[in-house]
Amino acid sequence: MIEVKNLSVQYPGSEVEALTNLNLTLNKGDFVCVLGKSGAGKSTFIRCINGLQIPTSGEVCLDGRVCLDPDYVSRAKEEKLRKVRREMGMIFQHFNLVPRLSVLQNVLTGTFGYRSSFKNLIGWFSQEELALARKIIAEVGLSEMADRRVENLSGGQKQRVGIARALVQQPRVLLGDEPVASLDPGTSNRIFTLLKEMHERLGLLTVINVHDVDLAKRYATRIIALRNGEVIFDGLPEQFTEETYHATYGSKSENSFFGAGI
Ligand SMILES: Nc1ncnc2c1ncn2[C@@H]1O[C@H](COP(=O)(O)OP(=O)(O)OP(=O)(O)O)[C@@H](O)[C@H]1O
Repeated sequence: MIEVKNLSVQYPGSEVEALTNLNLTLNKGDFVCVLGKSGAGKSTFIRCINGLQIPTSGEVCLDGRVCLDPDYVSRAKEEKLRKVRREMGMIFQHFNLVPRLSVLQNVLTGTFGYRSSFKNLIGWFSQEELALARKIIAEVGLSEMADRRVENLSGGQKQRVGIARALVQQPRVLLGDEPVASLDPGTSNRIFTLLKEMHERLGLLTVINVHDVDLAKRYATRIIALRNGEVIFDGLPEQFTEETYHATYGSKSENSFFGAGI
């Protein structure tokens, strides 16, 4: 579904590469957690998948149809990039919601990629769009709160709005850049349970950056670990051992999940 070929990124002014020669195939049905120390390249990797970051060399191909490579932006019209992005729902650490708008209004912004700029400007939505948004709000457990302003919600509820906004796009790929980093452990688990449920129900490819190895081992079907911009592990959660942890983070794990059979 997504082919990452010889992908490298070097930011302007930086002497080292943020990503070095990544080669990966990401398949429909994979629930991938990307692990790595701060600065390992996790966000850069996610941003390359949805075209927010254009590689210095190499490419990211979606179904072999569209390949994001260093020349893509100059070759493609902005419209083409919009088409790629709307197949990819994205959720963020800090939710990226509009605080004074309601849950429903925030979720509806997820449909913007499909609509004319004029309709977006005047904020007109069809009955179908409203019905879809309300259905997804119910699926993430917020039907009672659809008309409440987002600024009055808890962090976990805000992330549910973020997930609903991504899903209303009807994406094939769901991307998450540290989506639970601002949430407590119980809420993080509930958000991952919801993500996994949606992933399975909708038959998505899901790729999520996470700092919490325990969550990755519990929920991922595949773990990719980056170190200094290179893939140092790509395998099943149970294959991510204490040694791999050490190679990824450069220190011993203080947690007990390796012995707990998770
Ligand atoms: N816009 C930028 N300009 C210059 N360098 C950048 C930029 N964004 C990231 N970097 C550098 O690229 C490398 C990878 O950063 P990236 O944000 O992808 O890592 P990360 O694993 O997501 O880190 P974190 O867990 O802290 O979010 C780091 O060395 C970082 O300093």
